[in-house]
Amino acid sequence: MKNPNDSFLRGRLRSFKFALRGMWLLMTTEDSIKAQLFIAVLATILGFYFNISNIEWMFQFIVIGLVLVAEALNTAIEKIADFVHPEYHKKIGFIKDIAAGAPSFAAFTSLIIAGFIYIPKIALLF
Ligand SMILES: Nc1ncnc2c1ncn2[C@@H]1O[C@H](COP(=O)(O)OP(=O)(O)OP(=O)(O)O)[C@@H](O)[C@H]1O
Repeated sequence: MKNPNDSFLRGRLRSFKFALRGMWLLMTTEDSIKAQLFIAVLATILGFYFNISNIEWMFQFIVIGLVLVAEALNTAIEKIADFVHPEYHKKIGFIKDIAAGAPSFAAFTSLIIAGFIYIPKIALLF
């Protein structure tokens, strides 16, 4: 909630504090985010193991960010849906299904990027 007595800088700092709290809540309470963070750590270890290039690191971090952002927004939509209509409703089901499509698009994209980065490197091992 905006405090009308806040200066511009104070208002921005307050928003930043809430945003950090949101990241902390997502990382500590949401299993889907925890799972994606675990995969991100594995991908980072893989990146060091295969000594991937700067460009490959950039793509890897972009898709990690994309998946986390999509997962966070999907979680927020699920929470709103559960809050406004906790009981079963066809439309809530539809809204949740299409919201879940967002992290799925991001996950497919990340799999394609992972394929481009790692398949040639893994193929060299055989
Ligand atoms: N209130 C509801 N009305 C109708 N269908 C629902 C409702 N709640 C959930 N669903 C259906 O169940 C699916 C899973 O919903 P849920 O909220 O459990 O999400 P989830 O993907 O299991 O999320 P998470 O594991 O992050 O909690 C939805 O995509 C939707 O199809």
